[in-house]
Amino acid sequence: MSVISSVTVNVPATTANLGPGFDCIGAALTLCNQFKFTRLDEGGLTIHVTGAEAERVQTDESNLLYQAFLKLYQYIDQTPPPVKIEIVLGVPLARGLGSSATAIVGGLVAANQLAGEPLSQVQVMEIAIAMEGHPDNVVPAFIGGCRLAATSDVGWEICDVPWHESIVPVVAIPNFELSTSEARRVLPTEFSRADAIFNTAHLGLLLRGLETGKGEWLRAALQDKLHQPYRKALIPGYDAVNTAAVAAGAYGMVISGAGPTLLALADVAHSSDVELAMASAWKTSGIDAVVRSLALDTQGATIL
Ligand SMILES: Nc1ncnc2c1ncn2[C@@H]1O[C@H](COP(=O)(O)OP(=O)(O)OP(=O)(O)O)[C@@H](O)[C@H]1O
Ligand SMILES: N[C@@H](CCO)C(=O)O
Repeated sequence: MSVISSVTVNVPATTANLGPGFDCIGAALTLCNQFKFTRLDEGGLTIHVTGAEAERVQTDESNLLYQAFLKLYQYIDQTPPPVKIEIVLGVPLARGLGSSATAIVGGLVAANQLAGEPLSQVQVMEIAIAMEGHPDNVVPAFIGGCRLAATSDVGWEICDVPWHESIVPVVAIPNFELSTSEARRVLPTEFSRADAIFNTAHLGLLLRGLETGKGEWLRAALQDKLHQPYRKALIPGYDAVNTAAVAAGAYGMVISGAGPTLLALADVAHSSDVELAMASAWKTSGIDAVVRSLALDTQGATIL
């Protein structure tokens, strides 16, 4: 068997939850990180990072990408080779766009390639879910598209969620971070029956709204009682940006992942107006944000 000396993996950003689908649904977006691993003859670990906020990424063994790389070698019970890692950052850190999922998926996929592909895609995905703690970012980061994940008696059932071509995801990324662990700490551990029923109904409606692009369904579906009511307070300007997005024609607005990025869904005819409205509302609240209309990424992690 020939030994691969280097591997480059692109992994897309993801938006998780989509309102009522807390911890179970997510979509890959057309924004990505690139990770290159080069096997070294000797030495330990070298990490180079380029791109916006590069200085915020750890360059020692605590780096999450490297931790994922080690995890795969641990799983197959082999000694990891010394490596040089080159990271080109396209996904902003700790903003609710799945940066940690890109690192976990990138490290696992690269290690599996360098090790000669000992594990199947399903095995690698299950390790990724276990590392992240929930499936909604790592699954679409790995296989692309919009995906719903549910446990079964034997593991995970992953289902593709059709996304109508008219629906545009507009992301408003503010200039402050919110770590997922902090945004999970504010959530209650128990919920009422009424809230559980509310989210079950709205997630069902969301799935049909995404598939059909039907405005009435999407407008009603993008509501949630499990996480957003508790997290809103961590995101200054949330209500103003929401009101502005809807007034400009968005079907609705939700927190992307754990936040602070806000995600509006709009049809193609309104997405530019929604972009402008969200940026302006945040500016009025004293926050600079990068606002962009993206598209669904259908490739997932790609080995170049
Ligand atoms: N390219 C990367 N290389 C190494 N570590 C990374 C990389 N990107 C993110 N991380 C790690 O993940 C952390 C951010 O994870 P966190 O879960 O808080 O946010 P997120 O994944 O961007 O948001 P969300 O989970 O809400 O979508 C960073 O602080 C860093 O430790
Ligand atoms: N479902 C996760 C996504 C962020 O990792 C959350 O909202 O906490």
